[in-house]
Formats: sequence, C-alpha cells, structure tokens
Amino acid sequence: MEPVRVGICGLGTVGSGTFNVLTRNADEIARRAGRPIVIEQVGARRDNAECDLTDIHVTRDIFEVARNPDIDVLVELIGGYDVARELVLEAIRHGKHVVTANKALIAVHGNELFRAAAEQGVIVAFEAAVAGGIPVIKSLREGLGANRIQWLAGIINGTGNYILTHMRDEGRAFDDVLAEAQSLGYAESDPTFDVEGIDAAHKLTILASIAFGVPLQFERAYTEGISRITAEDVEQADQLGYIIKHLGISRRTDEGVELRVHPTLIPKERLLANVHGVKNAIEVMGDAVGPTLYYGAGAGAEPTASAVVADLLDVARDIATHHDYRTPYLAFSGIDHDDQHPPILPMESIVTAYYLRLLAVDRPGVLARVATILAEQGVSIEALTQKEATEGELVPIIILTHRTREANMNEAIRQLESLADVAGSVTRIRVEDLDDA
Ligand SMILES: NC(=O)c1ccc[n+]([C@@H]2O[C@H](COP(=O)([O-])OP(=O)(O)OC[C@H]3O[C@@H](n4cnc5c(N)ncnc54)[C@H](O)[C@@H]3O)[C@@H](O)[C@H]2O)c1
Ligand SMILES: N[C@@H](CCO)C(=O)O
Ligand code: NA
Repeated sequence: MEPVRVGICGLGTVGSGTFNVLTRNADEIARRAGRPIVIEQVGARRDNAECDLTDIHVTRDIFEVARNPDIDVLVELIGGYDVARELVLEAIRHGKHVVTANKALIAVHGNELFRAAAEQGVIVAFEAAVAGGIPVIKSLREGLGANRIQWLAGIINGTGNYILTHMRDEGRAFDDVLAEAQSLGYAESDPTFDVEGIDAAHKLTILASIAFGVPLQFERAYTEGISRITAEDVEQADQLGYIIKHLGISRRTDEGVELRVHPTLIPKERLLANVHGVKNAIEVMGDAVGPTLYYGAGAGAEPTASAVVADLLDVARDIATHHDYRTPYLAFSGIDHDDQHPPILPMESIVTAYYLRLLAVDRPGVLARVATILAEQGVSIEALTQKEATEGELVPIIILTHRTREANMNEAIRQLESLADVAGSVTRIRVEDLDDA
C-alpha cells in the first residue's frame, strides 16, 4: 500500500521523541499499519541534535508543511494556543489529517477545530494531549463505550506530581524540584500552567467531554494549583491517614457534571495515593465495568511520542474510511448540535468532604464557637483536633468534615475568618474517598 506521509511541526521534547520512535520502529509500525508511515518533512526553528535529519526535508516555515501537497498528516508539536490554531486550521483547509499533543489547543479551540475538520472530512487525533503515553483517550472513547460513566478522577499533570513527590519524600524546596522537572522536559513552556492547575484543567476538560458527551468547556473548569500546599498540611494529612495529591475530578450528578482541579486528600491505601513522580493515573468508574485504572508516564519525550505515533497508526488505518464511519472526535456523535447534554456545575454546588486548618487564640469557648459556625451551615464534623500551641498564644485546629455543599463551606469559612479568635485565613483542602476503588 501507499505510504502515509507525515509532516512534523516542532522539534522540541515531543517532536524529537516522535521523530526518533517513528524512525527506530519504522518496520514494526509498518507491519502494524499495513503500510509504511514515513516522515516527509519537518518544520522546525532549528535542528535538534537528538535527531538525525540527514535526507529529511527540513523547513523553517511550519506553514509550508500545512500546505505541502505531498503530506497526508500534519503532526502539531509546537504547543501554545494561537499559532498552533492557525497552523492546524491551515492544514485542515488543505485536506490534511492532524495529530497533536496540545491539550491547551484542544481544550480551548477544540470545538472550532472539530467543526472545521468535520467539514473537510479529516481526522484530528490527540491521545498525547492527556496523560502523555497512557492510552486513556482511546480507552474512554472506545474501550468503555458500553458504559454510562459515573466519575473519573486522576493525577494528570506529571510536573505537579513530580514536585509533590520529591518535596514530600526528600524535603526539597518547591523551586528546586520544579527546575529539575523542567530540565527533564516535563514542564510546559510556562510552568505556571503546571503548578497552578491550568494544564490539568485542559486535560480534565477533554476527558469530561469524552466521558459524558459534553462540548469542551474549559472556561467552566474550577482550577486550583499546588503552589499553596504547605509542609504542615502534608504532615497533618499523613497523621490522619491521607496523602495530598493534585487531582482532576469530573463526576456526573443528577444536576450536571462537576469539572474541578484541586489538591485533594485521599486515603493512603487508594491506588491513586501510590502514584508518584512523573507517573499519571486516571481512575474511571463505569456503570457496567466498575472501577478501572490507567497508569503510566504522563510526560517525557518518548512516552508522549508513544501516543503520537499510536494516533498516526489510527490515521493510517482510517484514512480510507468515510468520515461518517470514523470514531467521533469526542466519542459522541453530534455533541455540537445536541443541546440535551448536562450542564457543567458551578463549584458552589459540588458536594465533598473537607480538611480545614486554622490558627486560633487559646482561650475558653473557641472550639464551641468554631463548632457552632459549622453546625449553623449544616456542616457536620468527623474529627476535630487541637494541636500544641506553636505560634505564641495561637493553637492550630485541624478539622475533617463530612460531605457538604461547597457553598455552605464557603460561608462557614467566611464566618470563621471573621471571628476575633481566629488568626489569618483558614486553609481548606477537599477530601475524596474515591469509594469503590
Ligand atoms: N513535554 C511533554 O512531556 C509533553 C507531554 C504531552 C504533551 N506535550 C505537549 O506537546 C507540545 C510540545 O511540547 P514540548 O514539551 O515538546 O515543547 P518544546 O518547547 O520542547 O518544543 C516545542 C518546539 O516547537 C518549536 N516551535 C514553536 N513555535 C514554532 C514555530 N512557530 N515554528 C517552528 N517551530 C516552533 C520550538 O522551537 C520548540 O522546539 C505542547 O503542546 C505540550 O503541551 C508535552
Ligand atoms: N507539562 C505536562 C506535560 C504532559 O502533558 C505535565 O507535566 O504533565
Ligand atoms: Na494519552
């Protein structure tokens, strides 16, 4: 059969990994695809010493790749929102299929890109965009197609998990571990995307669409990062039998779909609590299959390339299939025209348990006043511990609550912070049991 001709745009961490995996495993890949997958052109600002570009047609103008009539598939690995959007739209206009690792692009511009691609009858594949090498998109979209998905929860940012792991195990400083993750090629070009939860929210947005059949709605995701996690909270969580992980959680309720990224206390014995370093894992609960777990490298050159090349294999197999008979981009047919899908819920309406840490003046009646405020908001306490005074007259109070509405907790925290007995702000970290795991 005719080869599939690929143009790779961007020759950084993932671009070089993709180039090398495609080249090294060319024979194996051709046997799987039933035809060779060949690199016809590379668009890059500069050569990359990791790649042997002898005999490769290299251009400094990536848009040349998008317009090259000898290219069947453009692989977008430049990252970012704007130029990547222009590049992908240009490739689609020229009838090319697209493979991308760019979650920012898909989460923010995906609805527009899929519309354009559907009009041209071309594939847009993005397995590498979520959890790097873990085939979670394919699993959700195809392997779990029989299920009504109930919830999914995952560690979906490798850099953040790498930082939390090394801070906890080695007592190292945040900035020091972040610099290491950057040097290993895990971090986004703007690492605040990793540490403030934006990258995880991009990925969660994509997972939720595929799990629940809702259009991509990144702007509705609740996003909180790991930059305010303190050693004190890590220690308190440990004593209570929990570990703090940065999770993306999406859950179907009777009212709609939760879409939230935040640090979370999870019981130490859960599988997700034992996912460390750059590894990612996503737990998915389906009504028929029950809990399933997907684990592996969430970032890095060749793990991510593994997903990019798997998408190229899918393109090679589906290229001759009519668009109407291909797997839909977001797993459900007609998400765009279907207004039957559930709404994304505002954060105030989610229901979860909470860990609270506050500093109070050590005088009679303080605990009663704290308990009264919580009771008036309908928040019931599972455990309350008053620690030894550490900061002058102030004593830390640690509270674990039962499940309650976020709106009630917001009001309780507002009232607690206005008490004369309470110093500074109240730390709040959500707690998930991940039942049924
Ligand atoms: N690094 C990872 O582990 C990882 C994992 C999954 C997904 N991703 C995604 O993959 C994409 C690429 O990430 P990366 O880590 O390889 O980044 P990178 O910075 O290492 O590589 C990007 C490359 O694109 C080039 N580039 C950017 N704009 C260009 C332009 N206009 N013309 C030509 N070249 C241009 C840059 O020079 C750079 O070499 C991003 O969307 C990222 O979110 C990365
Ligand atoms: N910066 C991302 C890359 C993988 O998407 C991470 O650390 O998870
Ligand atoms: Na993936």
